[in-house]
Parts: sequence; C-alpha cells; structure tokens
Amino acid sequence: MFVYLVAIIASCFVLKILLKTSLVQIIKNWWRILVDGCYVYQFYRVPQFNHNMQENQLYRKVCTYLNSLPCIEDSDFTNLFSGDKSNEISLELDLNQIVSDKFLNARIFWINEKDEFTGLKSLVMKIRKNDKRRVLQPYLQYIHSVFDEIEQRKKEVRLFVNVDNEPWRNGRWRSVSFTHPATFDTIVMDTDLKNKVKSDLELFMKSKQYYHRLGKIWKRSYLLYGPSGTGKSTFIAGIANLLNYNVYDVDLSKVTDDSDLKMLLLQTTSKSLIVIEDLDSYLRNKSTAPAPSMSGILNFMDGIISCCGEERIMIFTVNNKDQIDPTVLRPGRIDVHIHFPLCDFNSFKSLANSHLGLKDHKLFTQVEEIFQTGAALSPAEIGEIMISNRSSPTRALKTVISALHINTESRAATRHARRLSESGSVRAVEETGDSGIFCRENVREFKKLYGLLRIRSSRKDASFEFDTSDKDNSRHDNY
Ligand SMILES: Nc1ncnc2c1ncn2[C@@H]1O[C@H](COP(=O)(O)OP(=O)(O)OP(=O)(O)O)[C@@H](O)[C@H]1O
Ligand SMILES: [Mg+2]
Repeated sequence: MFVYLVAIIASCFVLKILLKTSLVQIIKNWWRILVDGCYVYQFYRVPQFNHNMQENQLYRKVCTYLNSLPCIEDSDFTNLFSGDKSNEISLELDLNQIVSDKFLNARIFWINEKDEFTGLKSLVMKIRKNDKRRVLQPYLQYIHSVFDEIEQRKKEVRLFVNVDNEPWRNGRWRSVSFTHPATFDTIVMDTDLKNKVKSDLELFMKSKQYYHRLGKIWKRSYLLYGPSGTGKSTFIAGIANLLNYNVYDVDLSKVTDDSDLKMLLLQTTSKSLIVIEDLDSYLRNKSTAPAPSMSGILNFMDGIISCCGEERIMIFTVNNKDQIDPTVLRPGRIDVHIHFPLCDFNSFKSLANSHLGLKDHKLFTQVEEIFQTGAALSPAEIGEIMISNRSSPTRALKTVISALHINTESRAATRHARRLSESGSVRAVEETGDSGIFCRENVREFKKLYGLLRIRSSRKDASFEFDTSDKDNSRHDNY
C-alpha cells in the first residue's frame, strides 16, 4: 500500500516537472518528427520576387495571412513591431521559423526562408501529398480572402466628390479622408429595422457567387426617404463606417451629360458606396444647363457600365418618394426602401438618453401627451434643442415641450389656412416637407426659440460639441 502511495506521489511530481518545463514540448516535437517520417510531403515555394525582380503579390498575401494567425505566438522566434495604431503591437515571423496551420483537417507547415547567396526571402509550404489535391486550391483561395479582409479592415475610408469636368484635371473625383463619426451603433432607429439592414448588407457582401450565378451585377441599391433632418445622410455615414467602404458622393449638378455620368461610374472602385443625395429635388428642378438625361440616370442606377470589380452599394436619398417617377424606383433598380420618419415618443426617448443621459423624467408624460396630439419635429430639431440645453436636462425637456406645442399650433393654423384658401381667401403659408406646413408667424416664433436658446447656452458654455448620434424611428418599407 505504502509503495503504491509513493508511486502515485512520484508520478505526480514527475508530471508537474514535465508540465513546468519544456519536456512536453520536446516530446511533442519528437512525436511530430516521427509521424512526419511516415508521410510523403510536397513542398511549394513562394518567393518574394519573380525573375524580373517584381514583387510577388502572393508572398505579401501569405505573409499577412501567417502573421495574423494566433499560432504565430507559439513559434520559437517572432519579431515584434509597433502597429499602425498607438498601443498596437504586431507580430511577424522570423527567419527559419515554422508555423503550423490547419485547413480542412489537413496540417500545413510554412517555413520562412532566406537564400544565403542571393539574400532573397521565400515562404515554403509543406503539405502531405495525400492532402494536396483536396486542400491546395481552396487553401490558397482562403488565404486570398483573409488577406482581402485584413486589408479592408486596415483601409482608411475616403470620401470622393466629383469636380467640374475640366480638361486639365486628371480624373473627375477628388477625395478627402472620411472622418464622419456616426456608426451603426450610434444611429438611433427601430432596432428590428437596423438589424434587418445590417444583415441585408452582410448577406450582400457574402453573395458574390450567388450574383454571378444569376448573371446579375453584384450591387445593391437603397432608397432612404423621409423629411429633412431625420438622419438619412448620417445613416449613410454609418453604413460607410460599418463596411469600411469608400463613399462616392455624386453631385449631379456637376455632371454635364450621360457619358460624363458613365465616366464617373467607371472611375469608382469596387467595395464602395455610391451616393446620390436629394434625387427628387434634382429631378424636379432640372435646370437648362447641360445635364444627364433621365435614361442616363437610370442606366447609372442599374450600374450596367460597371467595369473594374463590382461589390457596389448605391444609396439614393429623397424627401418625398411619392413625387418620383415609379420607373426610377422599380424593383431591381432600387432593392430596399428605408423610411426615415419624424420623431415619435420612442425616438424622443432614445434622443433624451443619448443627448441628455436621461432614461426617464417626470416631464416625459407631458412629452408623450403632446406627441399623441400629432406634434412632430425632426430628430435634428429635437437633437439641436437638447444639445443647446445639455447642461440642464429639465430646461431641455421644457424647451422641447414648447417647440412641440408651437408645432401643434402651426399644424392647426395651417389646416385652417388651407380651408380658407380652398374657400377662396389667399393666405401665405410655408411648406416644410413632410414635417407639415408652418404659418410664417409660428415659424418665426420657433426660430426665435432656437436663437434665444443658442445665445443663452453659448453664454454659459462657450464650446459647443456637436453630437452626431442619430435618431429615427424607421419602418421597413420594401425588401
Ligand atoms: N435621428 C437623429 N438623431 C440625432 N441627430 C440627428 C438625427 N437625425 C438627424 N440628426 C442631426 O441632424 C443633422 C442632420 O441630419 P442628416 O443630415 O442626417 O439629415 P437628413 O435626413 O440627411 O436631412 P436632409 O434631407 O435635409 O439632407 C445631423 O447632423 C445630425 O446630427
Ligand atoms: Mg441629407
């Protein structure tokens, strides 16, 4: 009995030593060498340069891929570099180090080599002959896709705008770094709708083969419609930041004709958002100046002339889609319609939460009651009042209540004015899109309210920080 006890204690002791030292690793290595000896291997070399000393793109891709593998930390020797962002450390495989990777149940080894005489580097892949046929092609494709993903993540998003078509200019697009801080998470909108749009975008990005099989161009078009100040442009910024896509903002007033419009599309790159804002106002106010025709715009929307790579998302914004020719909006030309409505009580609460840090307040009941009477302001209007009064949430809510009251009175007055005008008396009214029609008197009062508050708050708090969080309560209209 005593002997057994001693044996158990001794085994535990040995096991502890084995685990604490590199002995287990050494045994593992021996075992691997033994197993390796039982298989026939095939080797593939990926040199850094070709015979003309041009860089081999595959070498760069494989390097990036290998350096992204978690197992690189386990190699005996790894180089540490500071990354692009502060506090970021990147790891890079050192020379003559082996990385072992697994793909489709096959083990693949990579060795980082350098030629002693020429000094040229290469990566050598070692794979079992049995696995070669089954694994090699998909594995290399996988490396390509991982590389693309990593590059996409690292990419700086840029905003392109089209400049005047002048012969001495090189290309039609000018770009700046896109720094809009809106993200999909900060955009306040109906959660279901937000998730639907998010999954729609994600599905689109994975659907290259599907679109090709159908013989369709790999593009998806969205129509964002709703009154001014409801967050359409901010939502576009959120999508760009979500996908890391460049934004091409087409200014149709700077486009001279159909071929000019085609040229613009040809000069966009894949993985981009192509945006036309306020399409309705452009179609409505067609000037006498040279401009693309309706059919040119329709062809542009169909993206027939896309050439160099696809994966484009087109986004059009309008204030009122009812005034647009249905051909422009037919399915296929526009795939998804997203409504951006004025504030209701729910969106007001989200705004109060994001702008004032209020989850609840005794004035909320009053606000809810006014919303029930049909008062409607845009998220931009309510957001602006909250930002101006952010130092005093109660004052902010009281001001919102006053603004909503003015809005309700305006609506009533407008209805009255309409009735009078229909019965023959003419009365000056001012149109403000879907947000209703404001009597001039009330508009003035409303503006006064903003102006006064701005002056007051600027006295108290000299520096304004503009909050770009978005608010809207949207309805998914058409998938
Ligand atoms: N839902 C919102 N929540 C918070 N702020 C908002 C919201 N919508 C708009 N805003 C604010 O109002 C400003 C205007 O928003 P945005 O430009 O996105 O509106 P829009 O719908 O594109 O208006 P327009 O039709 O006039 O172009 C933004 O700077 C944003 O800060
Ligand atoms: Mg806009």
